[in-house]
Amino acid sequence: MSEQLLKQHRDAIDSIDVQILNLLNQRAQHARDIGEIKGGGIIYRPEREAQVLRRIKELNPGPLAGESVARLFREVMSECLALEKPLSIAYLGPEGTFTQLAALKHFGHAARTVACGSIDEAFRLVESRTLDYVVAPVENSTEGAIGRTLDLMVSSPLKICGEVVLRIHHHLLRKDGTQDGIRRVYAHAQALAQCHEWLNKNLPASVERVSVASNAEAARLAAEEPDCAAIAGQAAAERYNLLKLAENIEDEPNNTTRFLVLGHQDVGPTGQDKTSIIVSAPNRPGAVHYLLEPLAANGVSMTKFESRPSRAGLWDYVFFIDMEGHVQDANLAAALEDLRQRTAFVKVLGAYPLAVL
Ligand SMILES: C=C(O[C@@H]1C=C(C(=O)O)C=C[C@H]1O)C(=O)O
Repeated sequence: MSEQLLKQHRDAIDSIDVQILNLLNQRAQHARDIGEIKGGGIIYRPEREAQVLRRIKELNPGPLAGESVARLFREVMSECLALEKPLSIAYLGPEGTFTQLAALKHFGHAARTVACGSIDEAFRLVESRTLDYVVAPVENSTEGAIGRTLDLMVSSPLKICGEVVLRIHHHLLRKDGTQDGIRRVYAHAQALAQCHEWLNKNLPASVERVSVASNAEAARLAAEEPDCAAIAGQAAAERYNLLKLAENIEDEPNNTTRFLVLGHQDVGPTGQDKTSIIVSAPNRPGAVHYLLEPLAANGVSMTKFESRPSRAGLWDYVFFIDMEGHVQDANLAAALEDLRQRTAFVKVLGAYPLAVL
């Protein structure tokens, strides 16, 4: 190893770091000035943030990966915004849940994440403007829809302003490092379902499977009860000081959860957007076909279609539809207009940028 060469590179890094430092602070100053122009109104702009991150990925010459530079800029923006006022984000707690991870992935680590006892409470705290945004799981690639989030959106005044996609890895965790003598496994019902086959194969049938409010709650219980284990993710393992008996025990290797970000604002178009709506339909032959006709007729692609029993009438349904595009796009606006002629209830939940990270 040439000491001389090493020193040259380190000197170069030192001088680049000074430039990065100055540029970061110049950037922060502009963000602060923009905050003043906004005059105390809403400072967080999801459409602008998505555009900044997409542009960084497009311009990135490497050798750093596009994902890596986007993550770094995510944190830079988070800190710039926090100079005005850190955003407060409600999520289903306790600390260490996948929802908290999703919130930090979307807003960066300068945001203040606030653990709530339920998804309902998280919605309420944002509806009352006690907190700024809520992040809630909406669907999992293995287990399907998260019913509670869907049901809350039917009547909530909150609007979707973003989505977060997170790969979910589950681990079997315990206070000490052996699989012997486990009496009970705690996990969220979704995690138990997502690891069902692994559990059947690897743990004796006598081990009780107990569903609790969240994965982090499962980890907390396992930390207190030495003869019990938990299924949870990395963050919960670290938070509750548990050892990993087995890693990545989810049955489906591409296990992914999609989360929604909801707040009080409408989000402008970015060119790569999604619009989510709820429509009602009577339980009649051909009703769904009739509802979807306007989408096909206007060239609108549907990315999700989910039905839930309506609370209003027995065997009536509400449909959750995600479409490519923004409500301000002409074809999507025309499809919505037509749809409104065909059914009594159409609610636009929000138009928002596709997940970038
Ligand atoms: C600076 C702004 O405000 C916030 C901070 C941003 C940033 O640091 O780039 C981007 C969007 C907003 O969330 C802006 O609106 O441009």
